[in-house]
Amino acid sequence: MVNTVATAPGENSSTDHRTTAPAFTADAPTTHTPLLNFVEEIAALTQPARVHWVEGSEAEHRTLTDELVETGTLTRLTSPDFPNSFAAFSDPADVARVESRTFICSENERDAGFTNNWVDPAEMREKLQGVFAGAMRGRTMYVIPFVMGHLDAEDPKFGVEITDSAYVVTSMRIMARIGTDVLRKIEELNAFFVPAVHSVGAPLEPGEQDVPWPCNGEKYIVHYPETREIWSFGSGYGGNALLGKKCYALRIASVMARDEGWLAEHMLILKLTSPANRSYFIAGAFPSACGKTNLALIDPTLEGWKAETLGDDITWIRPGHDGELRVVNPESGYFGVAPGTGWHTNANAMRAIAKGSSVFTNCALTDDGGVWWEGMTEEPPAHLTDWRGQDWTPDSDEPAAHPNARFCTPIDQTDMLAEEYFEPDGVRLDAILFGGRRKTTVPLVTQARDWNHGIFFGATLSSETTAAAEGAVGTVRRDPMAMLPFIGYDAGDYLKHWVEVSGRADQSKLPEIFLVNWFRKGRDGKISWPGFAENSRVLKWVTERLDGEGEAVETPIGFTPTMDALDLSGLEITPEALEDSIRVDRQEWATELEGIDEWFAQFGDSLPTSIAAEQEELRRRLSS
Ligand SMILES: Nc1nc2c(ncn2[C@@H]2O[C@H](COP(=O)(O)OP(=O)(O)OP(=O)(O)O)[C@@H](O)[C@H]2O)c(=O)[nH]1
Ligand SMILES: O=C([O-])CC(=O)C(=O)O
Ligand SMILES: [Mn+2]
Repeated sequence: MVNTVATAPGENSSTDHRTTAPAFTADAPTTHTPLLNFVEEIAALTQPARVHWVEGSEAEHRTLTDELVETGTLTRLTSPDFPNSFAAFSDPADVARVESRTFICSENERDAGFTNNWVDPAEMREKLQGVFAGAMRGRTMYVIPFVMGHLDAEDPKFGVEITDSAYVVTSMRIMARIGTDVLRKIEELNAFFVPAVHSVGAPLEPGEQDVPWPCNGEKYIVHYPETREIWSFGSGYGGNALLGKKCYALRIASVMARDEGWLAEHMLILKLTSPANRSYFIAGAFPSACGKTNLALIDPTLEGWKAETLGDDITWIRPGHDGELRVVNPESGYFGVAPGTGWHTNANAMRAIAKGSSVFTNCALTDDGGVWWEGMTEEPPAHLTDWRGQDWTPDSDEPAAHPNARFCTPIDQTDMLAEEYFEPDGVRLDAILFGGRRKTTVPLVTQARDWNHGIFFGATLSSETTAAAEGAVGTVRRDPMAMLPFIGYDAGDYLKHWVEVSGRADQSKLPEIFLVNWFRKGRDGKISWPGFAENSRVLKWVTERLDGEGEAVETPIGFTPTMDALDLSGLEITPEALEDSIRVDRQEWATELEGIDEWFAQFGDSLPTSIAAEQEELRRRLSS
């Protein structure tokens, strides 16, 4: 059986269990024994037609994309607006992450906690042995050495993804640092790598014609936290298949972070510089499809304010040598929600996309060989081919792009990329925003009284569900730190770890924490705050609060801006809409507290006492 040789975290199995001459690694470009063993084992199990070691070069990229165009997986865009770019259309049943098929297989069920699906690891391994047996028959097995974060970080985090999807290789090349340089570094450091196995689960029999988007109705997204392994089967889509992203940089990394004293978080990082030339580094945790990429790429409407980005989805936070919390973006690309991204809402994303070298998934095709999605332009084109390949006109009932259609674009094409993005060990963190999509209750912005109260904001974060995951859209669910689908261990232990990490930092240098909501509806039933670029007005207030300025009132839930605290210069907003955005409604909060009570009850005794104390403090403040 594969991987029954127990390996301690931070160590790959180096026992040579090859009994015969290597069948698949004879001409491998490495002599690194654990890696050769890994590739040999997986190849023996999955039986690919050939093995390709990914270099990450331009020439290789050209060959792979040519092949993908040939098989119909990719459509080459011919419009000059999208140079060197491609469109992909998934199977209509493979359009988002599959949380119901995502498993944390820890040795003890208790360690997966109530927020995860758990299966006994021995049972899962046996199951997957069957599922992966022969799964790559007739296909090429690609071996992708990758690193999350910088290659020259103090403690680089390596992985090797084995996949039978060239679409995954093409996307991983954008999303992470991959290829020969990484392989050389793994060898040089004799470093541990996370073994990550991915198959679309669609073996090709001799003579069988391939389909543009092979996948399998049966899906498994499996994590073994103790041995730091990932096994993904049946899906070719984003977070299910690009294993460096959610599977590694969040689920496995959160476990590494717990063991090593740091945090792996679902956050954007923004650098904001004031007219007085002071810079602030702000991270924001919002659930999937709740505005991280948009805020990360904000174009402030306020005169003299400058925003630059460091990342839009994943942030690793470490206590630095100087007692500050430092943040780094472990990724190198955007896998952004396409619909709603347009010149009038997110020009910085559009400018990065316009530089090309992108892969678009489940967007619509324009007649001149470009892509389009809802919200890209105010007026839709007169005719499109929709994401399912059907003719589309503006009076069609269905959207032209899938609501979870994505653009995959290299981050270094961003004009407003902050220079600190290139710092291997990151930059200091000044503020954290927790945010969700709530029609009611949660005001535009609230400052926590202190770090522990801020953790309570994160622990009780909630949002209406979106198209980024399968299932119903629009129901409120609790999403702690926007990490509900991504915490690789017990959620109560995770909150405890947040409390403990702060103890490793200089208390006077801890970031301030804020709760935000861009989505609250007003008395007219419409979202009352204009959002997007106008969120710079909220960010300005955040920086004022960091500097001990900015008008605020203390409410039972924390500090909120007074009616004249936000800089509204040049903004047309009625006093009613402003009030609807920022007001704290005790009635709504009494109901909210019931929701929090129900939520915390699920933690049982794994809820940290300091967080339970915040719940009681909120109860007390609401009733006084
Ligand atoms: N009303 C309003 N909508 C917003 C705002 N910011 C983002 N949105 C919408 O929210 C949707 C998702 O935004 P993104 O920025 O892509 O969300 P994300 O958090 O990066 O999503 P993932 O990549 O799935 O993690 C888009 O359709 C936007 O139109 C805002 O300030 N106000
Ligand atoms: O992981 C994905 O497929 C896309 C994404 O960023 C999310 O859903 O949060
Ligand atoms: Mn995003």
